[in-house]
Amino acid sequence: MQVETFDIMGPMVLTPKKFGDQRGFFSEVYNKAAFAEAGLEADFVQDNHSFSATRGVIRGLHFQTPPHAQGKLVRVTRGAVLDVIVDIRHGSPSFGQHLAVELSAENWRQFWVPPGFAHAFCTLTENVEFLYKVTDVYAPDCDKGLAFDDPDLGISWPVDPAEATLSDKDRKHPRLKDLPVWFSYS
Ligand SMILES: Cc1cn([C@H]2C[C@H](O)[C@@H](COP(=O)(O)OP(=O)(O)O[C@H]3O[C@H](C)C(=O)[C@H](O)[C@H]3O)O2)c(=O)[nH]c1=O
Repeated sequence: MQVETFDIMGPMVLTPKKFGDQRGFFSEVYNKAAFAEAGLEADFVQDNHSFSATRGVIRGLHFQTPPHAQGKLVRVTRGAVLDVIVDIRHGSPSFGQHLAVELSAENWRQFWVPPGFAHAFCTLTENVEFLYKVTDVYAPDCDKGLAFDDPDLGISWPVDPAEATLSDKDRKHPRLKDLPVWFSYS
């Protein structure tokens, strides 16, 4: 298992092995003990799967607030995305900073998004299969968002925001400066 860490403590990229042969490949895409040994201790309670048909779909920036804050282990099994997370923990030395990682069926990378980070992705190809494990159940009352195109975040999306495909909901989220304090750094 390859592990990548960042200057921002918490987020990680884990890349499990792929065993290829003349038939195709096999990969243990999640193994609790192996992921814990790599530094990811988390208990997942729900698996999600979304499909995005075209290039330039942006989903997010989303997060769930306490008491149902979610850690997410995200990966792509078809196509490719630019995956982006933003630190929204007040008091964090990296508050408002973001990380952008390319996830694809090709690179087989998985991105650990801890609670306290808003999450989004933009599809780089058509027909993207996006799978992820979460550490808390879906709680609509706690399901919140942050404006993907907030100029204070400085995220360079690979598509013109005006031409991106988003849900109506995702075009109406508040900017970081207007976001209530839901997470405090500790
Ligand atoms: C997230 C979720 C949604 N839903 C229902 C609610 C809506 O009727 C429908 C679509 O939901 P939404 O438009 O929020 O789906 P995405 O835009 O893909 O949101 C997700 O994508 C971004 C990138 C994230 O990080 C979150 O995990 C998640 O918010 O699925 C459920 O039934 N359970 C769930 O866990």
